[in-house]
Amino acid sequence: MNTIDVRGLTKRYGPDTVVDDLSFTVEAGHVTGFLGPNGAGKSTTMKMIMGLAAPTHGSATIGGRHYRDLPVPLTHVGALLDAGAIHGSRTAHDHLLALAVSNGLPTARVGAVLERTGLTSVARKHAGGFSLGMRQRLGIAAALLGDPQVLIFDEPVNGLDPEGIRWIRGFMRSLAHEGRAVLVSSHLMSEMAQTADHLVVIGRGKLIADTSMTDFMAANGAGTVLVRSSEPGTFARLLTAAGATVRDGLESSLVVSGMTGAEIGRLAAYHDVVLSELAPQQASLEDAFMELTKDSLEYLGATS
Ligand SMILES: Nc1ncnc2c1ncn2[C@@H]1O[C@H](COP(=O)(O)OP(=O)(O)OP(=O)(O)O)[C@@H](O)[C@H]1O
Repeated sequence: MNTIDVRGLTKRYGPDTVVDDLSFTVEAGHVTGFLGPNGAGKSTTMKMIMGLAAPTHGSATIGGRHYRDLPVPLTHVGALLDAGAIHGSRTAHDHLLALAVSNGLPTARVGAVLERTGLTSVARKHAGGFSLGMRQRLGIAAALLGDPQVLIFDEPVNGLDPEGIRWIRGFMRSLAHEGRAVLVSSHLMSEMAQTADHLVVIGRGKLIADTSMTDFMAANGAGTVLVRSSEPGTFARLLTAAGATVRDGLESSLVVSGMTGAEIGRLAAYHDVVLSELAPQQASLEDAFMELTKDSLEYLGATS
């Protein structure tokens, strides 16, 4: 039951429908990447899950219950929605202690989450002096205070340095390994490729894809092969006759799909065609994501 269930979720601001009949499930034990271009409606969806915005229609529940019906919400769901929302004048320890006390959580959790997020040595320092990476850790520590089974992170790696990004990625994975349901948003596919095992992609508030990462990779990483030969015209005809699909690439290269590199090499050898390049291309996931969301981007471009 440690899931997030979003059903027919819709949010209108005046005439604008920013979340449009969205349905998806975030399963326990997985990192679900919530992807979409800027303005797609990710933050609004997360706010509705966390009871911070009221849906116009539909519902978002955590373990089958609305946020407002959870007796001690932080013990069910933790969220990092805005890392800036910290009193700079408080120490990291006091910030967490205040949260624990006001939410009726055991104060012993403060030390535990400081330890877990690697902040123990700076626990007595003022959070106002923290780097962005440390503020993110503190926000994550706060989300973990109630030891919840469901976690929500809105763009947690935005602005972080490579070390900070690596730490967050590993941390998300470890939370999922413990059986928690983890929903993490991003507008960059490359960030998700190494973190998420499930993807929910939205554009203009609408669901575009809801798929496992493995299936997404298989569908979009299926390689084409770049071929360069001194006789591109002749070889293109031979490839087409052999069942491949061929299009012209840059600088008289051929971009071949439907045949593996090995098959293309054998065909060339059989016909005595000399190849100067034979390079399988791995379509990048970023390209696949751009392709998937290009309609919503074009729409945004046309109206802005
Ligand atoms: N309180 C509000 N009133 C009016 N419009 C809003 C409000 N909050 C969000 N919006 C609009 O809803 C749309 C979706 O915004 P949202 O922040 O949910 O998108 P997002 O996918 O999280 O984008 P980003 O990656 O830029 O954070 C945007 O067009 C935004 O301007």
